[in-house]
Amino acid sequence: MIIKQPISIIGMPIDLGQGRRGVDMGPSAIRYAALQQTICDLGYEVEDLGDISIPSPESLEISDQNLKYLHEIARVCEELAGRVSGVIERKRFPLVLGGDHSMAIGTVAGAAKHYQNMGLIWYDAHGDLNTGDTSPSGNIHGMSMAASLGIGHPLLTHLGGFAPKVRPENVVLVGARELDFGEQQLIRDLGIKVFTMHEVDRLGMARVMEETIQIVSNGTDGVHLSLDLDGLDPSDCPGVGTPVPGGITYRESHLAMEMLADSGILTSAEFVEVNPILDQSNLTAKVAVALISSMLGKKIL
Ligand SMILES: NC(=[NH2+])NCCC[C@H](N)C(=O)O
Ligand SMILES: [Mn+2]
Ligand SMILES: [Mn+2]
Repeated sequence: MIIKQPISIIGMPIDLGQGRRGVDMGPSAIRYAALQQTICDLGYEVEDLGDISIPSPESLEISDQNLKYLHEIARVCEELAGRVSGVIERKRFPLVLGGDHSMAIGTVAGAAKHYQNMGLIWYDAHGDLNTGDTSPSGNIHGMSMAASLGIGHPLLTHLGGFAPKVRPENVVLVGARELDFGEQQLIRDLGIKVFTMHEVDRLGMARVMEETIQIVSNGTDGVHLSLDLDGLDPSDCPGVGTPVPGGITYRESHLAMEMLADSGILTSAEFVEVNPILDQSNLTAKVAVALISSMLGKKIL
């Protein structure tokens, strides 16, 4: 079974959640890698709703070094949440392109409005489980999963007027290999299921995804995929702002997306952290499009 709904693409060209310029061009790069035609060729009806408008960092001042661009990020994520929610109301599948991972606060908020018990797959080298108090950088892209769990600054946790968006038992982190001290603590305290690279190596991606699908679909009424391209190895995806060696391979990632397609559980997805300025010949955006195809049911044979 694959997703049968028509698809709505939304671009979120945000770079306020981290310190390296260029990730605001991620949505363009993914579109340039023939996203819409590729989805269309798979037999889907697809529309592109364009981009959310984001102020550039040059026009802004950082008022809190522990939560950089907090107010601006909350405002644009609120707008994204509304857009995502509107797509779901129209019985379509939201496919959001980023943009740094702070945007997930908006995407998850918009989707969670429709699902009381939403499952969440966080495919990432990082946990994004920091708060303003634990973050080593003050970058909000490292706080978006925590915010979705209701942990952190109220402007982020209560985006859309409710919190939390997801419960710890319905969340799985896949591909982790760089977790800050505070994040490790939080994972233990909340009992969040994490398949680090150790488990990916030891169990294999097939087993990791079988268990992931089981956990996020158990008792839930929707499942969101938040895929940070830095979850993949930097040799496959060099165009990311916070690369970490020893990542998930291109092949393993296709398998993961194919298994998600077969499961039919996904109700929304986002592909984030594509930074064309750091990329080689748009490789990372092309990988994003290839993975989106597999997620939407593309098969080799
Ligand atoms: N979405 C990401 N790429 N996050 C990277 C976060 C890096 C680090 N843990 C931080 O909080 O700053
Ligand atoms: Mn990451
Ligand atoms: Mn991330």
